[in-house]
Amino acid sequence: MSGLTIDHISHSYDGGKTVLQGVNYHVGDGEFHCLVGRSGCGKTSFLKIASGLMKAEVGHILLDGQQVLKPIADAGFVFQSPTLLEWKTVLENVLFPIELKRKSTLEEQDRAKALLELMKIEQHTYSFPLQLSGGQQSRVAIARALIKNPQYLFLDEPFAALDAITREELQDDLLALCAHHQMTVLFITHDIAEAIYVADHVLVMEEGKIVHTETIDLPKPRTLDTRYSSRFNELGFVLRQALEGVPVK
Ligand SMILES: Nc1ncnc2c1ncn2[C@@H]1O[C@H](COP(=O)(O)OP(=O)(O)OP(=O)(O)O)[C@@H](O)[C@H]1O
Repeated sequence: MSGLTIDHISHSYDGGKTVLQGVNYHVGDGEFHCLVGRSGCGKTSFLKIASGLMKAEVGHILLDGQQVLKPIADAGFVFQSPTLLEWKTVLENVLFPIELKRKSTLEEQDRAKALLELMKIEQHTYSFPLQLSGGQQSRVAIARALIKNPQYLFLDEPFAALDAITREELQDDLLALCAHHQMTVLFITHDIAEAIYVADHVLVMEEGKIVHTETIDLPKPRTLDTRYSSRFNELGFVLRQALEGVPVK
């Protein structure tokens, strides 16, 4: 089967409490999936295991039917903290995943500049991270995650520290990029509205189990009207109930 398959995953850290319990899930090629859940329910553990960054105690991850035994090579990662290197320029930060192994080519440097343009941060190409706002740093972190043109993108609360308007702008720009690159995305957030706005599918996790999945049938591209539509509110209500453990009809 193509795509990413999470097959009967269970996990505990150092023999402690079970943080993931028999999780099965499938992320199809080119789809955008969002994982929501309360703090500590196991979201980051799920993402680390699904991406091959961490090995599960029980179960397997399959990529196009092949077992994943190490971090997925064809993947980009974005975490809550942009973790840029302060002593490198924005351009050098974006090229860093390549420069770790070898010198970047002129073509790759042009690609980095094009990504900075797509992320609307090209005016800061030669700035240093500390000269940027939090939102601008997040834009650079996304460009860096995409420099190797990955098929998979894993994001763990990438916009959690940003104000509401900046966050919404970044959601739009991320969606445009994902559509442009046909990426398969797993995105973690605490924010139900964010999940509904960006995702094709939302999964709700509670105490290490997926307790609800919802297909987001909102038209694309998503716009400001989407955020104020009645369907958006209905989906928000359903997911809120699922998060609170109320049986969803
Ligand atoms: N490296 C670790 N060693 C031991 N326990 C851990 C480790 N990482 C996470 N845990 C525990 O596993 C559980 C799930 O943590 P995880 O970070 O996956 O949750 P989360 O839903 O992403 O939380 P948050 O929303 O607060 O980031 C928590 O009880 C946490 O304390």
